[in-house]
Amino acid sequence: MRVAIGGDHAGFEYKQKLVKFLEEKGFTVKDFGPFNDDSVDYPDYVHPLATSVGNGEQEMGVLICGSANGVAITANKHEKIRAAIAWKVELATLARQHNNANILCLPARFISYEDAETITLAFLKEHFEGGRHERRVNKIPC
Ligand SMILES: O=C(CO)[C@H](O)[C@H](O)[C@H](O)COP(=O)(O)O
Repeated sequence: MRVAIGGDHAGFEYKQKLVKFLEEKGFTVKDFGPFNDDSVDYPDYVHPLATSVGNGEQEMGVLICGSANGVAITANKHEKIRAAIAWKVELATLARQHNNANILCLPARFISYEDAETITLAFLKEHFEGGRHERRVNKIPC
């Protein structure tokens, strides 16, 4: 699976570790930055990542920042993007099962790195359930 990853300075440390973790698990990872922990503006990194997921270049996305709010708000402005914030595994799996989310947003300042790994893997390995959920998702303007 082709996975895009990005965020801002507050998520930089976790992003660096997650890239290695996901590659070891066999995912093809494209890192959209940032590439150091200097303070940055998250939209500058979210927009290109969300574009690449929206056009299918990348199959799924992971965005990591301090609270996850800004990256989620930004990513969801893009067509064909359904970005979900998760700080627990069940929230991540439900985002895939019920909402067909294609971008996971992680709050690095509120979860451990170990939880970030577990949540990310759960999200990427889960699948959309369709059925009644597809009827609902199809009512969301894309
Ligand atoms: O919502 C956010 C962006 O997606 C995050 O919480 C940012 O990481 C946060 O706003 C950064 O705050 P800072 O004081 O500039 O480090």
